[in-house]
Amino acid sequence: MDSGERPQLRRGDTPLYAMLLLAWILFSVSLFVLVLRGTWENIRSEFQADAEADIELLRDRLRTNEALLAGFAAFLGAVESPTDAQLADFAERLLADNPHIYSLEVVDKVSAAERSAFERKLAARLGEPVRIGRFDFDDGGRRLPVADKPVYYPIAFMWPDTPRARRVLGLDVDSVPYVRDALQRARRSGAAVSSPPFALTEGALAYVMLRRATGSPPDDAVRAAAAPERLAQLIVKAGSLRPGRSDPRTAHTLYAIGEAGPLQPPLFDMPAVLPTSPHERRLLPQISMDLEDYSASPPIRLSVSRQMRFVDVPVEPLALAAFLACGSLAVLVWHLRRHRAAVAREHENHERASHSALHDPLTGLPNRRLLQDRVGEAAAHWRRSGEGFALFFVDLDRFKEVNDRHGHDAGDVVLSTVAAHMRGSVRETDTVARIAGDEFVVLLPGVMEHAAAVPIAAKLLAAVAQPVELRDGLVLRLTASLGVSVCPGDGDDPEELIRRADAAMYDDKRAGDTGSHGTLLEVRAVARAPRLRVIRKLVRVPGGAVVPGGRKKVARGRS
Ligand SMILES: Nc1nc2c(ncn2[C@@H]2O[C@H](COP(=O)(O)OP(=O)(O)OP(=O)(O)O)[C@@H](O)[C@H]2O)c(=O)[nH]1
Repeated sequence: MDSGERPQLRRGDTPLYAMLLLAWILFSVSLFVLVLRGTWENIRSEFQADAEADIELLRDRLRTNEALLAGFAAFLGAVESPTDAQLADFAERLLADNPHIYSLEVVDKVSAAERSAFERKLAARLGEPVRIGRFDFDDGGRRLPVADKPVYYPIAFMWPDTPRARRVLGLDVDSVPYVRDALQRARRSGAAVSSPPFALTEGALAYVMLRRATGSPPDDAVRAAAAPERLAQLIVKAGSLRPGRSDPRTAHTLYAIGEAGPLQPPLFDMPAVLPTSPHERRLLPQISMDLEDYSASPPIRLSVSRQMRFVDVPVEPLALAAFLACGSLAVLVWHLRRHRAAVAREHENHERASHSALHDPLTGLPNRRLLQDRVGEAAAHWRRSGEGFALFFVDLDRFKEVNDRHGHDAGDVVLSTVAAHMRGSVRETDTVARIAGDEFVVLLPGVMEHAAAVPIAAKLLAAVAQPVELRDGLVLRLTASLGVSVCPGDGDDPEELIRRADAAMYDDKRAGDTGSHGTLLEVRAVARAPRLRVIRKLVRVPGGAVVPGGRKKVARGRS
């Protein structure tokens, strides 16, 4: 790999990078979750504390109402037949201090036998005829006669004493559907009992609180029917329970939990004062909580909810989390780049080491080891496919003289130049190897006959004979000795084939030494036109046979 090349993502790295990316995503998500959860917990605990304070306040108010009712019942029980004036005085004081109480009433048990006397007494007080009756709730509260019963529970006293309020005097509480159950429970229990909420004639919501003023009725049914009973009754405005000062972001709904459960109209329903946008409702969560209290009358359920708003989102901690996430990503990327560069360097060193183990450092050509591999592969290919190959063993003639005359450096230049010329004279797919000092072997796949090898040998010799320019315009021309072996003609063992080509080359060299060729040509190439000299070259093959080669044209300068 080129050292300037950008390191590439390797397949083996992918799981590591995927794991690191996953780890980073987990880290970042956990960071954001941590920040959001912390904020959420803060808001939630603040919200819960507010809601608990609200229900505590409600409990206090309910207890206050119970205490007022208990005081009223105690007054009724303590004062034997209080006069209307005494009752009015007590009631007026109580209402003056507690404006959330709509009215204060006394309910008496009246048997069928006592009914006329009760109605007469009431008529005398009001100055008009009065009958124990009930309201027609389907017709605007018109007064209707009540069916004959053994016992009635009419309202005997009511305060404030307004003309509208007087209409309820003589109303049989036991005939009012939403109070009947509370009346009966109050008679039995002796504790404060509340009715479900109902709408007052003015429209406001209220509920009734009842408490027995007399002792508990005897168990015996006959004696119980005869025993006198009186109940204190308060009508409480439901709106009085609304928390006066509450978080404007929070919605409150209060239900009275009756015997039949909380499915009653809410005592109040206070939406949040601060509005929220549709986006906030869609994107952000809502906290809600139901708090129940059974300790007072009526038992209540307070439902509180708060829609989170964009202003609740913790900008600073989130920005810090984003900074940490981005910072960790930057560190990760930096570290990965360094890792990739180190891996690339290691890969490059490895490539370089394996290249130099198999290549000649001077010429860059494959060395003997790589040649042996390639010849082995070519032999295997021949066995598989039947396609043979030729080996050309080339040894420069009298190369030692180059070193001796011009120095070792010049010898190196000659070797690398001749190597380049030979390399350029054959195909890319052919192998040109330097196996020793001035010995080269060329492997040509597909050449299976000596006759076919001859023109190639001529081409190689021509390449060797190309002028090599040294310093100061000194030009050398070299000849070489060449031997050929072919597979399968000369066998298919790589070592044997190389050895045979070597032997053929040696024969050629010896023939050259007898003087027929192999001259080191040295010229000065100063302003001289080259002239062609034709060298007839014979190619030696194993066994000493001589095959006529092509005519090799060698450019030669004039001396
Ligand atoms: N400059 C240089 N010379 C080398 C290198 N390797 C081997 N030689 C020299 O090449 C010469 C080869 O000498 P010989 O094997 O006698 O070959 P020759 O002089 O061509 O003789 P013949 O082959 O018989 O023609 C020796 O002098 C080696 O020192 C090298 O890498 N660089």
